[in-house]
Amino acid sequence: MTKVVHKFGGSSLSSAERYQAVAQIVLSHCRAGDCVVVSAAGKTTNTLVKLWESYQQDDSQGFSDILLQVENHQAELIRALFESQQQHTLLEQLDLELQRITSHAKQDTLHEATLLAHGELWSARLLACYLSQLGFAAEHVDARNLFTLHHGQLLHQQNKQACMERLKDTSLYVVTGFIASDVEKNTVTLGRNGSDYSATLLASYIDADAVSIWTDTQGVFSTDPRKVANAIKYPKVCRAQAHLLARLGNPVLHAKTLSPLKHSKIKLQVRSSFDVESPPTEIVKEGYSKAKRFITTFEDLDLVRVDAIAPGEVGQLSQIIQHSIHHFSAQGETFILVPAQSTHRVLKALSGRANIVESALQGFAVVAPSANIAQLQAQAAQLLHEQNIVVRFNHKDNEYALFLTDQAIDSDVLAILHDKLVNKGRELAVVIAGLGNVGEVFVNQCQRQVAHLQQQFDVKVVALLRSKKMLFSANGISLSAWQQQWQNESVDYNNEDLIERIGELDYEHKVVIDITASEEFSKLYPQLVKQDCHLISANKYAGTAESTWYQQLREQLNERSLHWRYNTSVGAGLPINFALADLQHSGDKVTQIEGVFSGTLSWLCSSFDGSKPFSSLVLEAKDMGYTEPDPREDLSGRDMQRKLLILARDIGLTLDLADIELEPLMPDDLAQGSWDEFLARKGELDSFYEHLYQQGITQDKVLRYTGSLQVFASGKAKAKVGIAYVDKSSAIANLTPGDNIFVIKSVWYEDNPLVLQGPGAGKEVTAAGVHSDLYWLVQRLK
Ligand SMILES: NC(=O)c1ccc[n+]([C@@H]2O[C@H](COP(=O)([O-])OP(=O)(O)OC[C@H]3O[C@@H](n4cnc5c(N)ncnc54)[C@H](O)[C@@H]3O)[C@@H](O)[C@H]2O)c1
Ligand SMILES: N[C@@H](CCO)C(=O)O
Repeated sequence: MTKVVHKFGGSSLSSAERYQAVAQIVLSHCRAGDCVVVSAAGKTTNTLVKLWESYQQDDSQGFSDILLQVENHQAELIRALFESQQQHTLLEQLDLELQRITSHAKQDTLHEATLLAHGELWSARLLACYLSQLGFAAEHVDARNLFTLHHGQLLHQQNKQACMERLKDTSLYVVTGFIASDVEKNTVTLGRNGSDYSATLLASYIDADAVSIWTDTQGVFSTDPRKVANAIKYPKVCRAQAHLLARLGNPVLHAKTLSPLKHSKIKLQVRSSFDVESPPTEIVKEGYSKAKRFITTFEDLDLVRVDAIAPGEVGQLSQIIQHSIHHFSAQGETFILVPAQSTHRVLKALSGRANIVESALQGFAVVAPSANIAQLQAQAAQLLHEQNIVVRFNHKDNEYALFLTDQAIDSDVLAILHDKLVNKGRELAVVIAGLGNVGEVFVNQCQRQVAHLQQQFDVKVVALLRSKKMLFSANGISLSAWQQQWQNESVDYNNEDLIERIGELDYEHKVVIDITASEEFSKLYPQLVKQDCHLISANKYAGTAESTWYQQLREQLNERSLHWRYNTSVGAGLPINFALADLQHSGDKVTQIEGVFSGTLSWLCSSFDGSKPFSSLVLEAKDMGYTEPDPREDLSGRDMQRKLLILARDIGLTLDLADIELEPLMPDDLAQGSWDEFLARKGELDSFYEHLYQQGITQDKVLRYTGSLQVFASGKAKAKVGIAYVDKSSAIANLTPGDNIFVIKSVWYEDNPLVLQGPGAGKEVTAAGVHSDLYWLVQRLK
């Protein structure tokens, strides 16, 4: 049976709602025998540290104020989570513990680690009791009975035995993070944020298969995503880089977390307890992931020179100050970076062997593949110079370059550094679905286009999909020989496989280009977004799906800062969506859109002169690649109705297909049945059209198929697609066959409308339009 250790940090347990959310995660992800390691709720450890400081300073007023704060927070959690009897018992227990703390303080026998341990003990007890209240068998376990240290060294054999004896498969165990005991049964801590370490230690002792670190970010990012909106979430990070980031003080993983996994097969992942659906970042063994680029920032550090440092001494110092300390050698000397507020303790511990070189430093480190470091260091120096930021110290190591500065690296500067130093090295994986009329042309154009994009961005086509077969190559498909490769290597697939393989792609960015006409494929979009894929669609189904589904997709994309381009879904390569977006963003308000939005119907209506049956023109349009796979989608007006809906939504209207009146250009009953059945009855279509055509002649007008959308001052809208008889001299009557025309009125274009006209269907122009969307995306990601 597989065993998993889950770890929830303080931010995941900061309120009663968060406990409830964590309990739901446990219910859906855990079973008996698994362990859940918890940190102290919210900022409890910080508050307990303050409590300790007030005790040391003999500040009895401060002490009782902070203790009251602790009590209020815990009591609030208990009251919100538990029903009467249980609530009463837990409040009584809490009261006893707080009384004990007060009496130890009074007797001057308070012990730091024992005091800090309360945070984790309370979290474990509350979560286990809450899970039991929900009917899930859970026990809270004090890790001081599992982990013993002697002279700072873990007694692995003894601990393993204790874990194996205590943690059977009968229940879920909620174990305290951060704390352990020494051989005299005194409480000791494993270092600040040591709960990650507790989780991996525990996993190694109980031979677990995996550790999930649940946190408040969606995984490991290229830089702090709260400061840089386009920080890149990495699906995989290798252990060495994760360890280096931790040593540099990056908070995503604690420095010791990885050591228990060193020679094990235990999998480690970092994922969000706030967004359970978001795919995790896996921390993988060397060779299972490419080295990535990161920027990690520093605040308020002192640079300290140390005469000589003994093995393990940095770890001991980190333990004393409850913070990781980075150390390195430069020009034959040893340096450590210490949080300024703890420097005095470190200097005291090093008793005369260290002195401060520079104090109150800010800065950052760029972590990257070693081959890039020298160049990145030079670029970073130049960028800092341009930003007038003075560098007080810099250092280059094999896998990182460090800059210590006077000024803080604020989010604006960090965004610039990130764009120039991290984004440059990024890769974009491209998945192309639909190798039909447009898709084949698109892939064939790709070779030249990708080479063009490559100058700015590393773009790789990794998958080509037809409805049943796919060619998938995570390292990239050779575009000059894709047909050959398709013949030799394409395989059957199902959607589940596909999503899984896309999820595993080790790229900074991924885009799925949907050139299918498949509603089923469009239904995969939410799952693709969960795998952090940008989307480009020629397919119109997602853009015209039912409003709630569509809105949810939009929200999901926004939450993950992902882009969705779909310019070719209306007007093929014509930049209609760009134009509308531009007007709206510049503050204009579109009041009316009229015109011909179907290349097929434009071509059919303009080409028909009675010399050939209408149905033979339909077949010609199909052969030219103008029509939808089933041309009845065009003739029914449905395709044009979809396009008008996409435009309506683009200008902010909340409409559905049913809100757009539709008049078909074919007899209703021909819409049913197979394409062959339709062909057998094509005479009915011919007479239907002939009749309409003659009506135009009688009126001295011409028959066209048009659409219109009007937006009223009230915000209401009226939309319709259908048959129209227009003056022979009008622009619509004189369109080049196949052209679309969009006549847009707005507040600014009131009397003299904005007109966009050009080919509205065709494989080449559409494929070119998809390339334009891809180019836009690359520019945006750059
Ligand atoms: N033809 C045009 O001028 C034009 C213009 C703009 C937009 N479009 C849109 O582009 C899309 C493609 O048009 P087309 O003319 O190339 O159609 P097509 O029928 O020639 O090609 C569609 C391809 O998608 C494949 N496919 C279907 N379901 C799939 C799935 N689930 N997974 C992967 N592949 C799947 C089919 O096997 C087929 O090869 C349509 O949505 C269409 O509306 C076409
Ligand atoms: N069948 C569509 C293709 C472009 O979406 C048309 O003719 O307009």
